[in-house]
Amino acid sequence: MAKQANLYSFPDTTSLAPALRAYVISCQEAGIARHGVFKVGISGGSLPKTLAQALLPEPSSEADTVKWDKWEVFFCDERAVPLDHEDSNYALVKKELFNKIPAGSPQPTIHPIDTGYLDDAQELADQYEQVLVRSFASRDSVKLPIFDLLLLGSGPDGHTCSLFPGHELLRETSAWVAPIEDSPKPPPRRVTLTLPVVTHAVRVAFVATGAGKKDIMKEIFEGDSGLPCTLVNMGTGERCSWFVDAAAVEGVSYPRRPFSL
Ligand SMILES: O=C1O[C@H](COP(=O)(O)O)[C@@H](O)[C@H](O)[C@H]1O
Repeated sequence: MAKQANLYSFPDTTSLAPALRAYVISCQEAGIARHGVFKVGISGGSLPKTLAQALLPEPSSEADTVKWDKWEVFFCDERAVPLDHEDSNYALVKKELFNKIPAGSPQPTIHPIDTGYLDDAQELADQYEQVLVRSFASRDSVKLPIFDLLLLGSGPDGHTCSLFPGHELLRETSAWVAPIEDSPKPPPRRVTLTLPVVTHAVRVAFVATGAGKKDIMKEIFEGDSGLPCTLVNMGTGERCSWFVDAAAVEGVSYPRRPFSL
């Protein structure tokens, strides 16, 4: 039987953060061993705050070090807004995480969208796909980019990236980055990594915290819901790990794993 997604549950975000850090660092080391850099996709929403809690503390050892200068950061999805707009995922991740890396420390390479194309979501998506093409080699030589890690969130409706339940984008098989003009969650115009790209990553980690996620977590883990998060679970199996707090999975009957690398 195919191996299933790992569900790691912690009493709260304070205890979740060190495990998430250890996991991200192990993906970082695997990426550096594979190709000299760590290619990671980051989401918006509630994730960046928890990520900052995990990654910003001083390292306790060499093996515990976040090697920011090896990080090539992409966005799992982005809203078609200027980079300093309150809806921008770039602005959010910058405010919560990157601005807090001490000045003088090694800094990551960050790949935001090209805001010259905000009026045309298709063009915005095509331009961002070209950013991936340049980083992951040409589309002719690689069918799909292989991220070392994608860090995802789950909306209370089961969406992830800007892949929404029942949306036609879930059937996209060819594009790496796709436009969406009718996102049910504002703002409506966005770009997103497509499902084949998400499920092709070496590792995928969801972070979901708080009681507001409880109902959708039941649907994602207990049924054959067809929700975007469930499709990622099915497409990645044991390459997928969920880092959740107890409130988010209260009453969810799915085996928890003790966290280990
Ligand atoms: O709109 C978005 O929502 C999801 C989930 O956000 P959360 O606040 O419920 O964790 C997020 O992962 C995505 O990047 C964002 O654009």
